[in-house]
Amino acid sequence: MLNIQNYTKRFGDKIAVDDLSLHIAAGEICAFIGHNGAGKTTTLKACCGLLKPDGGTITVNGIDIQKDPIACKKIMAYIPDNPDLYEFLTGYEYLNFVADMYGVSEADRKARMEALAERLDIKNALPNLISECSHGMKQKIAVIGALIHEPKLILMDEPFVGLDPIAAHELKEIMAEHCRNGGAIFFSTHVLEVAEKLCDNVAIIKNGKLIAHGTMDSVRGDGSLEQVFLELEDHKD
Ligand SMILES: Nc1ncnc2c1ncn2[C@@H]1O[C@H](COP(=O)(O)OP(=O)(O)OP(=O)(O)O)[C@@H](O)[C@H]1O
Repeated sequence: MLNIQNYTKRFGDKIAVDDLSLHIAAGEICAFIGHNGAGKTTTLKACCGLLKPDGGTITVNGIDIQKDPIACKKIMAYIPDNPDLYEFLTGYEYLNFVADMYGVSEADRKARMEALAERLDIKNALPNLISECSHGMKQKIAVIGALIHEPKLILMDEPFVGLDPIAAHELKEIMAEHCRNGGAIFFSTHVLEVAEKLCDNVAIIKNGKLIAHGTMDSVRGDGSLEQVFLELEDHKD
């Protein structure tokens, strides 16, 4: 579903991501973990066509994101680390705008909006202006907007930040259902317990280089993900 081949990104003299290759198949959910500034956002942004690679290729369902970004965007969704939505729209106006962009029918958008708003407990706030919403409420609207066209691939940058425990639980359920239905998810997180519970696969990035990748069990071995992570980061207590 998502194939990253030798992706490299520089900002001036700095190499933010260095020759990173990773494959995420349909039905897989992969956690992307690494220290602050490791290169997670830079990789996720390249996967959805927001950053141009300095080297390598990224394909979504076999389509090159650089060559045909529109075709890729039709089948994918990106939830950035900060829900910067259009503050002057109401929640409903924003979601209808997103649904219009993706050509989602009136019946489908209504059904999906209602179901997701109910699950994430945000229904009552949707008639209000987004500028009046809290960070967590905006994050919930961003999640609904991302799922409104039923994408095959979902990219998320720290999606649980700001969500209350019930909404975080629902989002985990939604993510697991998405993968059971044949979709794929690649998301960054600093919450290693969530990664361990939710994911089949994990990718660890350090200073722009992928230093471990595989099934959760193979990367974790007999220890916890936290132990493995601290060892790979050369952290001493
Ligand atoms: N627009 C930019 N201009 C210059 N340097 C940048 C830019 N964006 C990112 N970087 C640098 O690239 C590196 C990777 O940043 P990135 O945002 O991908 O890290 P991250 O793993 O997502 O970190 P965090 O966990 O803190 O969100 C960092 O050294 C960062 O300073």
